[in-house]
Formats: sequence, structure tokens, C-alpha cells
Amino acid sequence: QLSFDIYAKSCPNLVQIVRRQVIIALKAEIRMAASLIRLHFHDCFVNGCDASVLLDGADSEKLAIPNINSARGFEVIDTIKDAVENACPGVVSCADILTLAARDSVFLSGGPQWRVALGRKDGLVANQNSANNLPSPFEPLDAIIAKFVAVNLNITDVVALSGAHTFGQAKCAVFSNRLFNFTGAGTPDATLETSLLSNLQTVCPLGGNSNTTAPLDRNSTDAFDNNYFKNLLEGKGLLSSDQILFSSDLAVNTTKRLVEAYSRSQNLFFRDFTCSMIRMGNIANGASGEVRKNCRVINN
Ligand code: HEM
Ligand SMILES: [Ca+2]
Ligand SMILES: [Ca+2]
Repeated sequence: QLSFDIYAKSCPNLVQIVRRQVIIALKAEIRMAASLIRLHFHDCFVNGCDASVLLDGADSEKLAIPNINSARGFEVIDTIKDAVENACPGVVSCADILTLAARDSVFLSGGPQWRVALGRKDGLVANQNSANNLPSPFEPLDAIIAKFVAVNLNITDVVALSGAHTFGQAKCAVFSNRLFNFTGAGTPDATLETSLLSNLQTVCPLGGNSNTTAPLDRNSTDAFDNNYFKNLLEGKGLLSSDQILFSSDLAVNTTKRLVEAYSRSQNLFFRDFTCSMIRMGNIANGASGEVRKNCRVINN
């Protein structure tokens, strides 16, 4: 029941208001583009795209392992929501705002643009358990694929959406297992290209600060492009869950060909990415919802 004109009368300037606020946020910190699309992903995979990720409280998804000390951009969403509420009070859901902000983040970083169907409702509950079950960088490819299939996404979606790792940062904590003693054999991940390996060993030394970050795409850190896939062909994926799309045994019959195709054609990547973002943004929350006044708490 999502549609393109649902707010045409009730909030005619919505798209421009969100765009303007995302531009301001990126001017303050370019990385925020990456952080905002990741929030949308972490929202949609848990109870559907219902802004559950934005809720504070005891069962907050913000406290789940993949999010704690990692998910960011909540203040930016609050600011966008305030601007939207000023123009059209009580009309636009936080889930729609997050979806629009993710779309704008991609476009403003040099990626494709698409129209976003709107009308999502904000959920009434968070689900910390489910957030703990988000795809992990330490999982094998079959497990990651299974988690996408569980929300009705497919293998093409896995590869295309992983292309979002073309921008943003990751902490040593989520890839340092690859650097020194990968499988317990006392050697690094053999699929990690050696010059990147030695650089990362310096950035993330044994016993160092696990909160230090490295760019997910070293060659075009802030640009939304297909460089992520070129990296994978060279063994320069930062996370294990990135590199296995190209280098694992299972990849041969599943994801490797798509990685190669996207590395050759940014157009193809942009087309498939757009399609997959729309599919991810349509993951529904079966339960009832509302239009939250404050994205952090349900209405009373
Ligand atoms: C395929 C399974 C995925 C895994 C295992 C995964 C894992 C991760 C991890 C571990 C980080 C670093 C977090 C940190 O160190 O704080 C990260 C960052 C990021 N992820 Fe993913 N991710 C996946 C899919 C996706 C998808 C589908 C999207 C969006 C469409 C996405 C967008 C991002 C972005 C943009 C960042 C950087 C965020 C920032 O700089 O604040 N990821 N991801
Ligand atoms: Ca959600
Ligand atoms: Ca890039």
C-alpha cells in the first residue's frame, strides 16, 4: 500500500525538505551518507522498514551487537524529522524519512537516484534479538545469503546491496581477525591482498584500539561508485563478508560472476543496486503502526 503521491496534499515539500537536511548533514560530515544508508538497512532487516531501529529503551535495537558503538546518524534523523514536523506535523512516518534519507545519501555521494514509494508506518516495538541476528562480517556466505532470503531478498540483492560498502568506515573490531591469526593457523587471511594487509596491520595492531576505523573502500572512500567490486577482484575487500563474495568456494556458483559484472559496469551495478534498494525498502512490517511524533519513542 506504498505509493508515490501519498503525501502529495498533506506534505507537498517533503522530498525537498529531507534532501536539504541531508545536504546539510553531509556538509558537516561526509561519512554521514554511509551511516544513514546503513541505518535504513538495519531497520528494514528487523521487523521490516518501520523505524524500529530508531526507538530508545530497554529493548532498543541500538543496544544489539551489530549496532552498539557502531550505528550512527540518529541525531541527523531527529533533525530531519523536526524539519518535516515543522512543515507538516504528524503526517510523515520516521520510516519514510529514513528511507528518503538513505536514497538521498546515495545520490549525493555520486550514486544513482530513484523515486521512493511512501506510506510506511512506524512500528510500536523494537526487537533487539532480531537485531542481534543481522548479517555478521564473520559469517560464511551461505549464512549471509540465508539471512537475505529470510526477508525475501535474493543472491543478486546480497551482491548489489553489499556494494554499499563503497563508502563509509569499519572498525578494527570487525576485520582484525583477518590480519594475524585468521583460522587459528597463525597466519592472516590468504585472500587479503598483501599491501593492504600490511597497512591494516599497522592501523590495527595486536592489542591496539579496536575502535580505530579504516575505509571500506580505500580508493574512493566517500564516493558511491563500483570501486568496491574492483577491490574484490584484487583481494582488497575490507571485511571477510566482502571478500567471500568473490573468493570463497561457494561464490563460484553464486556471487562471483555478479561481482565481476559490477566491476566492469558501473551502470549495471547502479541499475541493480537501485532495484535492490527498492526491494529492501519494501520489506513490510506485518504488525500495526503509527506516525511517530518523536522517532525515538512511540506515541502515547
Ligand atoms: C551483506 C551483509 C553485510 C554485512 C555482514 C555488513 C557488515 C558491516 C560491518 C561489520 C560494518 C562496519 C561497522 C562498524 O565497524 O562500526 C558495516 C558498515 C557499513 N555497512 Fe554493512 N554489512 C552488510 C550489508 C550492508 C548493506 C545491505 C548495506 C546497505 C545497503 C550496508 C551498508 C554499510 C555502510 C554504508 C557501512 C559504513 C557505515 C559508516 O561508515 O557509518 N551494509 N557493514
Ligand atoms: Ca525495523
Ligand atoms: Ca567508493
